[in-house]
Amino acid sequence: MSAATNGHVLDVKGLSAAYGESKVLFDIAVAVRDREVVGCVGRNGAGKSTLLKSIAGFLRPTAGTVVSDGVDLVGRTAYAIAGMGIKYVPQDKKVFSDLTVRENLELGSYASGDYDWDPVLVFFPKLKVLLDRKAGYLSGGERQMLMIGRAILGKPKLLLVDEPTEGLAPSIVAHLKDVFRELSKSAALVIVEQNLPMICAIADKIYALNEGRLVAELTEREQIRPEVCEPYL
Ligand SMILES: Nc1ncnc2c1ncn2[C@@H]1O[C@H](COP(=O)(O)OP(=O)(O)OP(=O)(O)O)[C@@H](O)[C@H]1O
Repeated sequence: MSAATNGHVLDVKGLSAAYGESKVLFDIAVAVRDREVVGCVGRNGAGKSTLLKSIAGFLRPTAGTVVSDGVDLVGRTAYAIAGMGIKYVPQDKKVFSDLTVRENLELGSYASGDYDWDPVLVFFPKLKVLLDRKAGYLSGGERQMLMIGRAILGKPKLLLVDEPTEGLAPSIVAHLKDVFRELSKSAALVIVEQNLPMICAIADKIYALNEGRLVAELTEREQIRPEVCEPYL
């Protein structure tokens, strides 16, 4: 392990971000180790999605560094960052409705070059049955499977997932929880999540944001509990 990486697949320091004149994130520090599951919680508008967008290259930070394996990602395109194995699953579950599930999945692999169908179809056997269906016909749960499947097809080292369980049935939430646990054997995950029982069951660490600032970092097992996180929502 080199001194430059510090064992961190992601090391965010002094990160600030804004939409035009409107400042949204202030001096954020986040560290994620290889194969660690990191939760991010906070009220609506706290800046959680903005944090993921700033890491993934969809919004250029106004200050700070976002280092992955010794490389600063600030200023790199979202496409280049995806190509480095950092995959972002946005909250909006947007798919290409007129393309098939297979075509949607293949689009996710373009930035990576190298891809592996096996984990996708093992984690989401339902997608196998749906491969030739147009993505516009999928249910909310199936869309989320497609979004995550698309991200893991390219064998990521870090997955950034924004509110994956929002609006989904409990059985699908339970399935996603198992998938994230299994995925963490080969990749690190940062998951923005309001479902506290779900995120506390799988996270090694939880960050809480409030009004664009980091207000808590929970690292001990006994702290990573819904009742401890609840005040941050
Ligand atoms: N594209 C945008 N342009 C301007 N302001 C934005 C934009 N996106 C988000 N914001 C504002 O930035 C702040 C943080 O939003 P963000 O979506 O990051 O919060 P969040 O914690 O993810 O909230 P939620 O849980 O509601 O998704 C909010 O005040 C929001 O209104």
